[in-house]
Amino acid sequence: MWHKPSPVPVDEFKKSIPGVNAIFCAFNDKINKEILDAAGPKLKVVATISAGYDHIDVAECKKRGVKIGYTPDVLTDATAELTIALLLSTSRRLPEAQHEAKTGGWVTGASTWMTGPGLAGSTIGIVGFGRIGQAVARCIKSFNASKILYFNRSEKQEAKEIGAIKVSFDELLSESDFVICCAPLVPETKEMFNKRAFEKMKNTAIFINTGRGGTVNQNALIEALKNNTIRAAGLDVTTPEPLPLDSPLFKLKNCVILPHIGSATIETRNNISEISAKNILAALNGTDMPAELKYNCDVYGV
Ligand SMILES: O=C(O)[C@H](O)CO
Repeated sequence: MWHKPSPVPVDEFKKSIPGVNAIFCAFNDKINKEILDAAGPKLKVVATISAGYDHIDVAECKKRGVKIGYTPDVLTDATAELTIALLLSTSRRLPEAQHEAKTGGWVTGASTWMTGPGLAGSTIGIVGFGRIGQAVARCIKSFNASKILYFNRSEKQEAKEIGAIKVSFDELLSESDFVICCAPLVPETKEMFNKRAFEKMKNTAIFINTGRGGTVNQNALIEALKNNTIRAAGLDVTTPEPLPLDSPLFKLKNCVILPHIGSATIETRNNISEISAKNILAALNGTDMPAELKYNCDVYGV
């Protein structure tokens, strides 16, 4: 057991796992060859309390016959909820406004003070249209957005019922007022939000990321925010995590940063812990795991 709130240091991790049958981990624990070697041949299952699995060397697990349990579905609503919270916090500048209210900067009578763009009538682009992206789109409909665009490797049947339109990545970037990334980190999505992508966006666009920090070239984002290439960004995920306190992102007023709390509702965190425990028990007992990662899964469907 690791009892501290910070991630377990690799050396501690390696010392504590030789001979284990199962590893119960989170998205910040790297399960790579080094860790799998340290665990040894008795390891049967790795269970992560996350929908994302970019921290797990899936190919290496497959080679060793180690099963992988994860927790899609149960965290969809919580992560969609947080995405909307971050979207509104960034567009309506809530942290900035609260700071002003608490520090004597409260302005009355200036009609443009602390204004930001509204969602009603806007075009929203969602990159990564798996469960979470779709849940975000369903929430956004109630804000009367005029158009919802999505970019995903495969066409999603659910898009018809939601009223979302599949477009190319470039089209999404240039047409959207809000660009929301819900994509997992896979080779195709690595740093897809680079200098070129930010330059394609409207200079009034707001970028939100609740997928993975690695989908963004962070230096390009910092430049885009500094130079007003885009208006603002809201991030629940960064590179690295935790983001160092001296990161230029923390100095920017037009950037809202959360400490990767997408799935952090009390109910969801309880559910994902329980599912992970059940994933482990099932794998060890040779029965069907409640949520086993199939090695040939649709990487955009997280
Ligand atoms: O992958 C996940 O489960 C999410 O990033 C949690 O917030």
